[in-house]
Amino acid sequence: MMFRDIEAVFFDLDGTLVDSVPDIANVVDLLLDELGLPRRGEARVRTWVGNGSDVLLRRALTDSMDAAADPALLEQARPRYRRLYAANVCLHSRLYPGVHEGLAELAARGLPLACVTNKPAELAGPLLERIGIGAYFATLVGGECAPAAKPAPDALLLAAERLGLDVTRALMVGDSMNDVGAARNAGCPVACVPYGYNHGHDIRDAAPDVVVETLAELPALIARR
Ligand SMILES: O=C(O)COP(=O)(O)O
Ligand SMILES: [Mg+2]
Repeated sequence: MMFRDIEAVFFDLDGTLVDSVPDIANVVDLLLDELGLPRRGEARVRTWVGNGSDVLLRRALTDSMDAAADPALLEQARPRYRRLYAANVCLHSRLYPGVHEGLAELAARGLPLACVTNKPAELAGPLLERIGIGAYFATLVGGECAPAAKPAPDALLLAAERLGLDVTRALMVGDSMNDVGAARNAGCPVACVPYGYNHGHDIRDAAPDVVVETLAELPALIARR
């Protein structure tokens, strides 16, 4: 398979570029310690990441995927989580294999790259910088930059607007059904990696256009203009 007429590539962050769950789980447990609640551990947190930090907090506070959290507790937890995460943003996070190679080759071809994540921009920006890939991205659309989080198309539309291109000419690259949904809702083609956080499901079930083992495989699938 080959993607044609691609003018930009949009990357999800958590689970696609960076294995950030070790830091997220650490910060969630530090927060729960502060609140006097039981720690949840990395394995559970891994299944809860992907819908933005408010949804993650609701899941962590309730130890459940879907239960409603006490709104007052959520309000109290939000700024504490942000503060703890900002102070511990890149202690254990790692780039996945092939990320540097894939980004470098696409950038060398002159394709503008955007990071489109449900993670708040105030956390995503420092993480990209500290882990050494911030300079690849022409723009970062974080979880609160657009009216609705992925799988809504809003964040992809905003990235396209910032780059001055038609969103259907962007290739979305992600790890979860939220990325596939956002791409479909925006009318973009979508490539996925199988190693990230998809709430315990195989990403092939979400029917992306292609699944690549690492991002190093991606440039060969994008036709040169
Ligand atoms: O912070 C999250 O919930 C997930 O972020 P992502 O969109 O980069 O996977
Ligand atoms: Mg992700």
